[in-house]
Amino acid sequence: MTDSSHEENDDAIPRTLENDPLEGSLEVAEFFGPTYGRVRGFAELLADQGVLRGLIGPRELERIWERHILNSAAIAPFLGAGTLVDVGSGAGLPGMVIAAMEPDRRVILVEPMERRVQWLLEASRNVGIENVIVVRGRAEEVRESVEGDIITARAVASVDKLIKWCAPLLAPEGHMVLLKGRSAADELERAKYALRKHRMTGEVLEAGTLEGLEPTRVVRLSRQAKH
Ligand SMILES: C[S@@+](CC[C@H](N)C(=O)[O-])C[C@H]1O[C@@H](n2cnc3c(N)ncnc32)[C@H](O)[C@@H]1O
Repeated sequence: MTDSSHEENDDAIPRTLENDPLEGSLEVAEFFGPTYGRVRGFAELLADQGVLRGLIGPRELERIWERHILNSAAIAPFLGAGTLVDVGSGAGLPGMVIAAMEPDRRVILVEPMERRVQWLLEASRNVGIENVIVVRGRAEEVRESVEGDIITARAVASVDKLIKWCAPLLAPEGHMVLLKGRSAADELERAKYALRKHRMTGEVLEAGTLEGLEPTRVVRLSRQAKH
């Protein structure tokens, strides 16, 4: 995620996936199976618009598939059933990718910045990802109107902050799936107090996609049942 400081070089930006080594790869197509078309539609739109709209930096055009789309898709096995709320969705990661992969799931994208909200609305319309609802606001402000069985977040805040902001959005048996990379275990350790306060337990899981790509780490938090 960047600001819009790249705008003066608009003409030099390729705005396609052509420099991404995974573009056109059979492995990627097989990984997504029947949903590849929609996921690819979103990846193409992100390549076309992402830098101009300040959603990704120009260097990301060479790694949209690995760094953004597959990294988001890696959480799919840890989600379980139900409504998913992606907090701080920004470019639509991971929420829009999951919505494209799982057309029967209801996905709510929560994002406070107006121009990113506009992007999310346009992207869902243009690519035909119809199972998303976009809500403008900060996680702490939408407690009255948003509830999910699963909360996801990527590059939004530390685990302890996310617990504080998002535990009130969680259905009673719900869980959070947070994309965290290398800091996962440290952040989970630092979130001990918040976990206790909200009666949650946490674990770090490794999330892989294609053979040969480095797996990422996910912090999965579950609510303990009330006694
Ligand atoms: C670094 S971007 C990451 C966006 C996207 N998840 C990704 O991985 O590309 C962080 C996003 O979180 C949003 N954000 C910041 N504070 C938030 C809050 N309290 N509640 C919801 N979203 C928030 C920002 O507006 C921004 O779009």
